[in-house]
Amino acid sequence: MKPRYLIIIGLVLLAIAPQVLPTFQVTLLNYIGLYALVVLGLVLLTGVGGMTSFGQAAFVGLGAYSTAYLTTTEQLPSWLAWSAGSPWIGLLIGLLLTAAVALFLGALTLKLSGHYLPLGTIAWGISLYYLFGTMSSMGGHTGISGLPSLSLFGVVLDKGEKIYYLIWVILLAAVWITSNLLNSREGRAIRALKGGQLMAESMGVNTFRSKMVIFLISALFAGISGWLYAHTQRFVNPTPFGLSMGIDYLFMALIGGVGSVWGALLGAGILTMLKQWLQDWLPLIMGGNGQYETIVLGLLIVFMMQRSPGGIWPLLVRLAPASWRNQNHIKVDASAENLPRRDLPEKGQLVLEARNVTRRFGGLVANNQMNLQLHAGEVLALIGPNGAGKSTMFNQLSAVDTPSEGEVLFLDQSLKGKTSREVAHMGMSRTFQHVKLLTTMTVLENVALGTHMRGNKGIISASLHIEREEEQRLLKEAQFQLERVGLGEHLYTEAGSLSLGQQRILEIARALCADPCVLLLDEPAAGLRHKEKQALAELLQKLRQEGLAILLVEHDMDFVMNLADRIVVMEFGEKIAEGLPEEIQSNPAVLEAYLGGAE
Ligand SMILES: Nc1ncnc2c1ncn2[C@@H]1O[C@H](COP(=O)(O)OP(=O)(O)OP(=O)(O)O)[C@@H](O)[C@H]1O
Repeated sequence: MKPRYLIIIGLVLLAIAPQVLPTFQVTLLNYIGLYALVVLGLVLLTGVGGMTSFGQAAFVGLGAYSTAYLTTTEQLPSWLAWSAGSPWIGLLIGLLLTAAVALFLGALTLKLSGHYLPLGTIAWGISLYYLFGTMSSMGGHTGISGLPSLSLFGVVLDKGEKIYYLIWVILLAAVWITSNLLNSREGRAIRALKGGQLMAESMGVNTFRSKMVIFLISALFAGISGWLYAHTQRFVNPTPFGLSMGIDYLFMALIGGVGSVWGALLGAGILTMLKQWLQDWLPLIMGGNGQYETIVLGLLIVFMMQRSPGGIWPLLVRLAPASWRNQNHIKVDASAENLPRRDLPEKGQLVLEARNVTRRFGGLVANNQMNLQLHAGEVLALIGPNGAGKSTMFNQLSAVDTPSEGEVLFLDQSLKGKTSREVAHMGMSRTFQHVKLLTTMTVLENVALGTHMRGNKGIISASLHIEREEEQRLLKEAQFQLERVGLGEHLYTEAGSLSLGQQRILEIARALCADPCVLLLDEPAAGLRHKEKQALAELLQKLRQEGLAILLVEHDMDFVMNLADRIVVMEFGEKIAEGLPEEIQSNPAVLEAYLGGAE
């Protein structure tokens, strides 16, 4: 059976559920749907983006309280009088308010790293919870009652069996939107946030913007859930929007599988049902009215985190036939148009220059008055013994770091104050000494991240799946570069399962996808077998022929001597020699540095 049929069976079951299940079970399904919508946002934010939030319940509260107030107050502000307390206007205003608060809180907290971000989310979760309870116009801790039922196309959704359909249609639409988004250019940038931010920035991704986007989407999902909740219950008070509910949402995400959209539904379903069963059965078994379910649930969650930290969804996926797992592999359309290419500077033109670059780390001078020049159509190698200062120089040239003195000029522009993202946009691309890949993504997706700057379709077209034409062009470019470097057979392999040498080659394909005029390679031959090195040398020669300027830091002398046009040698942070390979090979200062004086 194909997964498509499984989805159809699931949809049919969902459609008939309210007709065949008792009201109580339908109410449970409604709660599962409402919770799953919030958890879906957490999958995006925490599972994919790597940002843990305990504060999602507060956004649910914003959505719920906005509509509760607007649909029940007798003193609507005059500019809103026309809305006559419509719940749909309540939704709109609630979402606008949620978006405004999310943007404000995001701007304040998303730059925080490590444990400061989760702590920040706890702080705002608590603040908003007490705000709801303190404002007398919001009914204080008693809350607001008497909310109207929603009506849609003349049907009043005043029963659980009726609002059920609205809740699940909205949830499934949110799942569709989220899946579309994740399988797009913007989605690749979002998926790079967890562990690959430095790499993503050097591929031209604005990582702060990507963080803001998922923070906003997750807050809006929570806000919609709050709106639905308010009109399902027709009553709101602060209790369901406190920190403890925020923690429950996180548990749902962790149980279901925080890294996958379907994990959100699974987690919300399992935790809600389990809580219900435990509440029903434990008092009968244990006697008395203690909150046994909380204790047992806590223990179960600890046990589960031990046995399956990725949640239950990945376990189910592992049980599924291999052919199902490959269903998501987007095929590359060979007829897609090629992306336009940048005009390369004329061969021989100076493209990158370090002028008297000095970099100090406290008392240590890692680069001292370094000068070097790189021209279009040239391979320049930067060599030197361990600790000579090559990587530091590489970082100054790629704008990852800023010189203490001196400056770097790229295409006649000073890189002072520029970020690695801006430099990437100007036409510089790079690889990393310690490979930086998104190991669970396919080789094709990893390399397609390099094309990020060459597309411009945004979040909305990605969410609605209407950017396919551009996406195909980007993927075609990624496939072309992969075939060019000899990895064409591995398009759909998980990047983490490639050998180290292949991973380095993958990084070169990714860098080439950015259509650079300058390529900086940090130890590209490390870990490569003899044949792979030969193939890499041939590729770099071809690129040089095309007019690219290539700077490489490399320890493999045979590789460097056979490939480089010129070589700069460093020792103790300073340039000790510069020249043609044959000059460098017989330079006494170089021999002294490498062999300690032996000749
Ligand atoms: N962020 C930093 N803070 C303090 N010292 C640093 C920093 N980065 C590099 N150094 C020091 O600067 C010197 C040059 O280091 P660098 O990594 O640039 O050398 P390298 O030539 O790339 O060495 P290798 O070939 O081993 O990678 C070393 O002494 C190193 O300890």
